[in-house]
Amino acid sequence: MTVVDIPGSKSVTARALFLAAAAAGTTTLLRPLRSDDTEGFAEGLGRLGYRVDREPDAWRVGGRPQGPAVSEADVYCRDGATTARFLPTLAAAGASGTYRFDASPQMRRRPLAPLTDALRALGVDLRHEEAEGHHPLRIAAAGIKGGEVTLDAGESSQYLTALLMLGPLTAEGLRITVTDLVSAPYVEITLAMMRGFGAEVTREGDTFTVPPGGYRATTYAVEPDASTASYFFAAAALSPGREVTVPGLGAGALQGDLRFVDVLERMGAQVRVTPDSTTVRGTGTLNGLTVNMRDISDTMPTLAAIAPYAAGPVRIEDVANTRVKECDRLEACAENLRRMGVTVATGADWIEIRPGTPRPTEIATHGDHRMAMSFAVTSLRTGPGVTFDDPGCVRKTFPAFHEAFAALQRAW
Ligand SMILES: O=C(O)C1=C[C@@H](OP(=O)(O)O)[C@@H](O)[C@H](O)C1
Ligand SMILES: C=C(OP(=O)(O)O)C(=O)O
Repeated sequence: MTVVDIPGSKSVTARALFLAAAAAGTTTLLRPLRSDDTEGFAEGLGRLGYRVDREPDAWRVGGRPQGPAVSEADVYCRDGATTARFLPTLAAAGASGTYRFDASPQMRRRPLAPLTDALRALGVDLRHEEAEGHHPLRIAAAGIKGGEVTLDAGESSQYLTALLMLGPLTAEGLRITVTDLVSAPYVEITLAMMRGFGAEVTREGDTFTVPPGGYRATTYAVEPDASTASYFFAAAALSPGREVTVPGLGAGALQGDLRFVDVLERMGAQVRVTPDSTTVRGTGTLNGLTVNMRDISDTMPTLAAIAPYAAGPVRIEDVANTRVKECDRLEACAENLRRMGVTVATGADWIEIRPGTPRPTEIATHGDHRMAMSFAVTSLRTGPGVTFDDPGCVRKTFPAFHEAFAALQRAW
């Protein structure tokens, strides 16, 4: 049995930082993710005047229910969409102040119009400085009364998460009606964590009601990142007789991406989920399948990268929004698989990969951590020669990924 320690969840760390900053009192985050995305989030909070003390395994956040401690700030959100979408929302709830947000070229290309339109509909003075619906943007905060808002979260659930977390910070609360929603399990993470910080949300069909009342500081243990774990689970599924156990991710895990192991099980891997761990064992059988990954699309590249080794075609459906992530992931997966000599077809929201024998190549990461981590898994079976044009892009969520993946291979 090979035990792999996976760093903390990006999604949980980002939400915990938001909720802690908005709460009354000081929150301690245990085992937060230390990576470019979450350090960028913490740094952004610092710019807004929140106190964040970072020790390796515990971050302490001084909450400010009244909002940012400074009246002006320039915040750089790097590549992180959680930072770029959640932090302006937090700042907008402040009592008064002018805040400017910008992001990397990659994040500037990614959309946020449904969220900024909703904030404007709630009365927030928000201006996009260059392209409408994209960073950079400027917010003049003056508190938010609250009320009803309609949201299309068919492109990103992060818009809904941002508004849900905003709800308790408004004077009268929010009623959010959602017309479409992708990545739904991420909203469950949000609701569970809001409860952990003392706020309640009720849901009736497509309408979420969030009363005012703020948040309470707490001590919050961050679970390991399930999307990161997918590379190690996929590695086991690809390797007959090999096994990977991830402690800290079990039956009660918050993250929907842990459901990736169900896909591996359908393909023929052995999966064991206990209350506090998950184990995947390669059996030598890897069947093709058709799978809808709308709920867990961060693991689409992981599946695409092992798909050529399946006995039949692998068709992944309903993943249109992977085209607006760090790169156009449907095309980037297809491009890299084709470079390896694999036959692939894509449509607006699907990809189909034929069985093949990938040959080593240089992977075009497009600055996307998931391209690098996914095709590292393919390299287990190609033989030496898989390289990456930008291996360091893994810093977004797992700076030590390459070392950890090499350690797994040595342990086997
Ligand atoms: O809320 C979150 O923490 C996330 C939601 C998902 O995004 P979308 O809702 O944009 O698909 C996911 O892909 C991203 O990595 C993290
Ligand atoms: C899409 C991702 O990140 P984000 O949207 O949080 O930038 C990801 O980590 O795969």
